[in-house]
Amino acid sequence: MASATFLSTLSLANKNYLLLTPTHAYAKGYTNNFRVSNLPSIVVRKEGSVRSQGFVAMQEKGGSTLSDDSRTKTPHVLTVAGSDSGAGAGIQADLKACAARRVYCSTVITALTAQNTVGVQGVSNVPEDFVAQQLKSVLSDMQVDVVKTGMLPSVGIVKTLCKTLREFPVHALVVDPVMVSTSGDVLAGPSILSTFLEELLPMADIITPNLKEASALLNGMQLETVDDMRSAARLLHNMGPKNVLVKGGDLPDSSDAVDILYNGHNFYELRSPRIRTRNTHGTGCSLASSIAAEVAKGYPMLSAVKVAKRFVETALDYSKEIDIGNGPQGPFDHLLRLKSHSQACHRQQTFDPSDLFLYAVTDSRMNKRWGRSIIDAVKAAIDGGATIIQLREKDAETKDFMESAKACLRICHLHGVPLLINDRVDVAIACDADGVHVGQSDMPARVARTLLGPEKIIGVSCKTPEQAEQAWVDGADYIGCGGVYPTNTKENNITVGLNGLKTVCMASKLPVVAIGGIGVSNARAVMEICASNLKGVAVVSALFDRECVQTETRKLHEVLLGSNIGST
Ligand SMILES: Nc1ncnc2c1ncn2[C@@H]1O[C@H](COP(=O)(O)OP(=O)(O)O)[C@@H](O)[C@H]1O
Ligand SMILES: Cc1ncc(COP(=O)(O)O)c(N)n1
Ligand SMILES: [Mg+2]
Repeated sequence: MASATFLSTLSLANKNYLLLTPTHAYAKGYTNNFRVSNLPSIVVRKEGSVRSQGFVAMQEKGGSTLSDDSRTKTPHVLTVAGSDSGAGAGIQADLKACAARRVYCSTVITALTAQNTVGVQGVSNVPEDFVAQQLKSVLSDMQVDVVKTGMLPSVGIVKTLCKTLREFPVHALVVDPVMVSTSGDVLAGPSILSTFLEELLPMADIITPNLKEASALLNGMQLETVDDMRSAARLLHNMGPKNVLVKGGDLPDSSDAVDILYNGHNFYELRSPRIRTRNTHGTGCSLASSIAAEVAKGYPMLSAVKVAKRFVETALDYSKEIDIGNGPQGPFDHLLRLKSHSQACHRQQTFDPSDLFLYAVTDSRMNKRWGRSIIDAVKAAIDGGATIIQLREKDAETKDFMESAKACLRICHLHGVPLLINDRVDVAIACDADGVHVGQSDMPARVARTLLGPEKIIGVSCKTPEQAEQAWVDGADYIGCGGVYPTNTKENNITVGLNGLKTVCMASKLPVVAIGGIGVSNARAVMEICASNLKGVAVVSALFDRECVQTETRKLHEVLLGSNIGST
């Protein structure tokens, strides 16, 4: 039970209590698993609801001592909203925003909309009792931290939600009072206004109206300036929510995207540059979900709103050129993946082990010695028949390395040759290389896989069957085995010899490329160990510590072709 983060432990009536901050209690998930107790001089809490600041005392359910401090709770947002068939807004935007912000998101669907980048062509409400059933299913079981609401299309649905929330209280409620889509289509009519004002707003930790919605909630008040937004925020705060964020995405003549946050004490004017793009469909839904996500992680409201706004801005900026649909307002890319994927379309399907056939590994010192740029070296190797390139730039400055890597990547992709980066996973990510090659003392392949995702190529240097097994377990695509022969390229490198290579090949579940002191004179002997998973040789000096890289590569290519490898 020892934990530095607990403020203290005390015993009362033979029961153990822990004193800890609400944020910590909350982040650890104790509020869901432990009865929060009423002790003298300590703030009284109701189980599952941690709304005010101060200290809480907790007693483990069942009365035994609290021992599992390692449990971490997965932050969880429940969105109660409408589906957008075009997937730019609504439930679909909420799921993507929460995934991007790394919290779990469950969904209660209130309405189906037939919608695209032109507008809303149809709406079909989900029956009230079925909304109630969805709410109960999720809230009774799944330890929801924050509920975020979007399209609530009928009075009955608003009332059902408020009733269910009283029955299953959550940590916070984020209300995006969706009424009219940006395309001008009505998503919730004026009939819901009174229930909204009387029942839902007073329960909210934050409401996030856009200009039109703030105006509708305030009886048609005109909102045209930042000062108007401040007045609206104050008036809306009087209606009961703890915080009000009036969003200024549609503020006329503003070069900035300005939002006003008011918490009853202070105004915060949050400004970011207005991104010039048509792809803003779903910004409101995504902002509210991201606020909910940050609150679910335990952040205070001001930080949550700032992070959420920065996230929307970043995603809009990234998505400027994305081209989906023919209407005036397109969706954006929450996960910042679509653009780089379309660029990567030249290559690459899945890893092909036969690419290991003639594996050229660059060396900055050799290039310097021969007065070549890394780009010229790569071009020459590809012209000579190299089937995969690894950039191994141990001395380069990161900025220079990145620039060369990007240029080499363009050349490699023109020729359908994969480009890997040695050791520097950060550089591989930054320039969207095809993968990395890591040594035993570099970043573990398992971690590199998490960072690079499932498609990128990962190779690991291995000298023993155990290392080969670990590479397989860690999700590598191939192993490099060596040094087969003594080499000057690596200091203090143990030579495994042909026998060592054979032993590793026999044990390895992954394809193998041999490395270390290999060149025209001995490549054939290496390949003749006849292991079916030995797919080629990796070469540094024999290609790059020579006057003409292209000629040397071509010679080696011929030798390898003659050795009849890669046949399985
Ligand atoms: N072009 C833009 N550039 C940067 N931020 C924007 C842009 N348009 C909207 N935002 C921001 O996106 C969020 C959603 O605002 P808004 O578009 O006004 O809401 P809604 O989508 O509900 O109409 C706000 O934080 C707003 O400042
Ligand atoms: C189902 C649904 N929910 C919300 C919105 C608002 O999104 P926006 O204001 O960005 O058009 C929408 N268009 N559709
Ligand atoms: Mg918008």
